[in-house]
Amino acid sequence: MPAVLLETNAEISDPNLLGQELSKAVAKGLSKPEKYVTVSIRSSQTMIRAGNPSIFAFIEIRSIGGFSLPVNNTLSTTICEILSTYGLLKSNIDVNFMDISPENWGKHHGTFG
Ligand SMILES: O=C(O)c1cc2cc(O)c(O)cc2[nH]1
Repeated sequence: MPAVLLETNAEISDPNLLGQELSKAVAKGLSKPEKYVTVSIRSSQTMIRAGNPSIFAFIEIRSIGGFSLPVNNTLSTTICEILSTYGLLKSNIDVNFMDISPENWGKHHGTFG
């Protein structure tokens, strides 16, 4: 399932709501069913950026395919928009897109490869 891993030193007022918003946005952005999307949020973490503990968020999206320049641009913009409603500055958010090969995604039956 596409996985969304969010780390931030911000305090998130309603992490479950944020998780649901991210889940929908990533499912739509990747054109994959939301039932395959997992979101993990780590807020109030110790994070240092440019040598300072300024408020920041780092998001990693892992998926078996589905990425492209237009998809990533839209996802990045949408995610920054969502996080800005939780008080994060859009300029203080980084998003990484990790295209995982099927053989590198394990499951009880082995891998998706
Ligand atoms: O990235 C995907 O499309 C993907 C990953 C993944 C993992 C999983 O456990 C599933 O059941 C489906 C699936 N799709």
